[in-house]
Amino acid sequence: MRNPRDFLKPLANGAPAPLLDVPATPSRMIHFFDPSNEKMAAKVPDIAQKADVVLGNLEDGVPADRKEAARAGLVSIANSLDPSATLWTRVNSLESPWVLDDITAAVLEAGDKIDVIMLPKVEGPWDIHYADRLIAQLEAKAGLDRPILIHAILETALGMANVEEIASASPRMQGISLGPADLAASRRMKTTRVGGGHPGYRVIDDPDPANPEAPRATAQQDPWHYTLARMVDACTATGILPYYGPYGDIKDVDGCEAQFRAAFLLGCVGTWSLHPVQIGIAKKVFSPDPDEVAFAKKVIEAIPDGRGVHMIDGKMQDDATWKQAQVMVTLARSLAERDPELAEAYGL
Ligand SMILES: CC(C)(COP(=O)(O)OP(=O)(O)OC[C@H]1O[C@@H](n2cnc3c(N)ncnc32)[C@H](O)[C@@H]1OP(=O)(O)O)[C@@H](O)C(=O)NCCC(=O)NCCSC(=O)C[C@](C)(O)C(=O)O
Ligand SMILES: [Mg+2]
Repeated sequence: MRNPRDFLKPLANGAPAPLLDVPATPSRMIHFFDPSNEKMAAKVPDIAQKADVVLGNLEDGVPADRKEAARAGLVSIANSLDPSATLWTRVNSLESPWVLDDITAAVLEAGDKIDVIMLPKVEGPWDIHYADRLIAQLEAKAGLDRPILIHAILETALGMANVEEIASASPRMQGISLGPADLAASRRMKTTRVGGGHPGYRVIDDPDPANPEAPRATAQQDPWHYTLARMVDACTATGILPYYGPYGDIKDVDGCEAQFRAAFLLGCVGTWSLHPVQIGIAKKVFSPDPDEVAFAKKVIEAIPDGRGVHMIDGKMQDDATWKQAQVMVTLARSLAERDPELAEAYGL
């Protein structure tokens, strides 16, 4: 175990000091693009005005013969993008032949533009420790003055089993996302979908003894509930941020909205968008509802010291519900500061 007194010291001489807190800038949607795809890349400057984060993906989804073009495209976009945009990258997995060059290029050639490096298929704290030291060495070489953060994707059963240790492995950790396709394969879940529900995963009412042949009510369940809830606890317990991940059925905008909303309600701060249509869905879901914000404001105004028991609109409010109201208003305020339309909707 590392000496806890050294936890906030740089891991390489000359590297920037780790951050105590994860930056709380909005990251409701992390928009994925393939930097080797010229048509997609051409849309990025415009998309970066709408999406909280744009992410140049170097890993799965990019064909093996375009890995180098994707890496070069990422560096080129990083150095031409409006500085107000937030750029992340997803590098190839740690056992791949590309990752060393991915991380080296991202830090040495675009390290002052890239805020977060997403590491896929993280299985335990050892993966974070490896990347942590390597990034520190490269940061020192590049003379960077702020640290690049790490975001882990949970996509193996072993990663899930170690999620708490992954979350607390380093002060460089920014957050964790769910990788439902790889995770489903790793767990031998019998679904070929990328996230979302499945018609086979459901509950059904008991038969009616008086009418055993009558149709029985049945409903789909969320196969990701346990995973997301555990991930949210691991992240929030260690001061980092939880995110849902990809929803692969691009045409199913209702299914996408429902999955994003379930994640938002459980505590996730954002999700991924794989296609431009998912940016608006993520914005709608991960910006709190104006009616909820109005009620939360009412609670805070009615209970200035946050103590005692009160009735507001027929509902019991106390010290704990006051904290729930603070969560809602703090999020609304941080979004309103950057978005005049939301500021008006929230009256903030
Ligand atoms: C799904 C696809 C193939 C549909 O692509 P399409 O071209 O068929 O869609 P479209 O509706 O026809 O596209 C309309 C226009 O939007 C553009 N476009 C389309 N998408 C984007 C985009 N993302 N960013 C910017 N522009 C985009 C596209 O180029 C086109 O431009 P045009 O009108 O000029 O012809 C396409 O959207 C795409 O490739 N998206 C990104 C996919 C991706 O990043 N996959 C990897 C992440 S998920 C993952 O890895 C799993 C995980 C975590 O690892 C695990 O669960 O294990
Ligand atoms: Mg994956």
